[in-house]
Amino acid sequence: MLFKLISEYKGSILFSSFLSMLSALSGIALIAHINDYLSNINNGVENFKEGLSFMVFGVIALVFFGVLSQFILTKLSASIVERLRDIMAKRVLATSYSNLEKIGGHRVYATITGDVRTISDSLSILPLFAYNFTAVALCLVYMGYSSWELFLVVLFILTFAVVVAKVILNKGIKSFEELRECDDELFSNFKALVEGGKELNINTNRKRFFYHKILLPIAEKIKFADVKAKMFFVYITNWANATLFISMGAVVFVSQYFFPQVTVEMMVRFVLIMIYLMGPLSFLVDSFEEISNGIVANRKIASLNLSEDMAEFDTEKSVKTNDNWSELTLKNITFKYKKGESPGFQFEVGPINASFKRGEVTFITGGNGSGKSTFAKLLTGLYIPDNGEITIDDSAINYADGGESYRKNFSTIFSDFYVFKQALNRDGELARDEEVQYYLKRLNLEDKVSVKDGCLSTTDLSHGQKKRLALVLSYIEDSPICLFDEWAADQDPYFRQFFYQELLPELKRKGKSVIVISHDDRYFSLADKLYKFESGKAKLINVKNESDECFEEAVV
Ligand SMILES: Nc1ncnc2c1ncn2[C@@H]1O[C@H](COP(=O)(O)OP(=O)(O)OP(=O)(O)O)[C@@H](O)[C@H]1O
Repeated sequence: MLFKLISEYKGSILFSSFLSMLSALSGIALIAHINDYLSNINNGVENFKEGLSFMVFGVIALVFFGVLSQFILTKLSASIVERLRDIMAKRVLATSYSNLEKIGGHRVYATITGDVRTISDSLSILPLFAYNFTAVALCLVYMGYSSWELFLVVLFILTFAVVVAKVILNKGIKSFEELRECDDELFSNFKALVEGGKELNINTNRKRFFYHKILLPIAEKIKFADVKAKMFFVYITNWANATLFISMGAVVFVSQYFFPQVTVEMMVRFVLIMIYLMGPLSFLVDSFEEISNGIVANRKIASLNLSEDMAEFDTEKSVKTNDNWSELTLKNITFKYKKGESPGFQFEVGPINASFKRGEVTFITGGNGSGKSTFAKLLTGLYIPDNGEITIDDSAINYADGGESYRKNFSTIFSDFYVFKQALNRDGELARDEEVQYYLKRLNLEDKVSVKDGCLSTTDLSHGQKKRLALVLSYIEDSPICLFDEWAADQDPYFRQFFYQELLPELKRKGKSVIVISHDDRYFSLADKLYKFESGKAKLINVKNESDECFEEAVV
């Protein structure tokens, strides 16, 4: 992905490389000029005024072309980083929920924060890298032009040096890959550190265990992996230094033996060029670490297999909901969790046959782990069924758009819900403040949360209040189908009653299809339909009998 992105800017890269070349040429011309001037002094011929003005123009050209080319490349690398962030955000947004779940939140988070930053760091050295690379290449050309004999000596040593450096570099990249894997492990434990903050604070033994037996070992592992990876780059830097001195030595000592015709002046010229080369070459070699990190980060992003289908972001137009429907039907739907990282039993749902009508309230119940939430994810299009068909009035869902137009018909509050601060209406625009205010008041949140230009002042509330806030947003979304997964489970008696006896009938009157996952058997009689889940299979229950039975059980 990164290389494709860089290739999109090849025009600017070529132009700035050309400017870098002019700057490097100025540097070489200055060296040649100094060299010639010294020879002239030696021969008793000197032209001070001309020599000085050449120096002044040479330095101005060196700085001017250098700054210009690096300015273009700096702007370019910032644009590439911006595009990379944009692409990453789109790719995560375009990836299906089931794939994101498989990849794991901590991995996605580590990538969009860590890997994108690493790539951005490697790209930030691109301008100087291009500049120094051009300088080295031109110096080599100049060497070849000056004396092919000495150039052959240098080329032989450089070729050998590059082969050795490549072997070390490959080992370094491999070590960085191992280090990056350790980072994922660390991120996953940091997630536990933050999310399990309460449990760790209360239980001192767990806190100490977590620190000593989990965090410290992984930190230690990372330390060793880090040193191992970085040492390869230390070897390369030292090898590059040694190579330069070996080349200088070879130019002075070896060439005298093999090429006695080469003059001392030419040798001095080569030594001068190589001293000039020290700066650019050290920069290139020092950049290898940064570039290798970038390569590893780029490979890591590729390995996540995030969606590449970003066409939907080409338009800002909102997706319309379908209001002209009467029945949603599931026919022989089956779904099995795929083997993830944790081996063992893979839970299976189905085959399920069910239907949901407009203006109907359907309850879904069943024991813990019986498959209710899995079914809810299948019904809402978050999971794609392995077999069977979901139809709306006889037309089957088309998953060609990833199920987006189907999912848009739902407004959901899952048990692990998230509340965004922006209240969006059914057209995907910020809602009117009066409307939000009305529902905040109805759900007794008006003292806690205010709204301005469709944005909520806070979402830092108690769990039950946050669920009520999620309900406010759901009201405003005004979708044709509402799915609430155990919404009332942690509400006080007043709001529990409000939910079942006020909200559900109201949504029903509005013609919504309401699907409620619930264990509140005393309210089952309010349902038009009740499905009971057991080991992934759904059974349609006679509402009256079931609620009577449950109520009796509750009374006993
Ligand atoms: N992401 C997942 N990957 C693999 N298996 C899963 C995953 N999520 C749930 N399961 C398995 O699916 C089964 C059903 O889980 P599900 O969440 O659908 O149950 P549920 O009926 O909603 O339970 P509860 O009433 O406790 O919320 C569980 O036994 C669980 O092991």
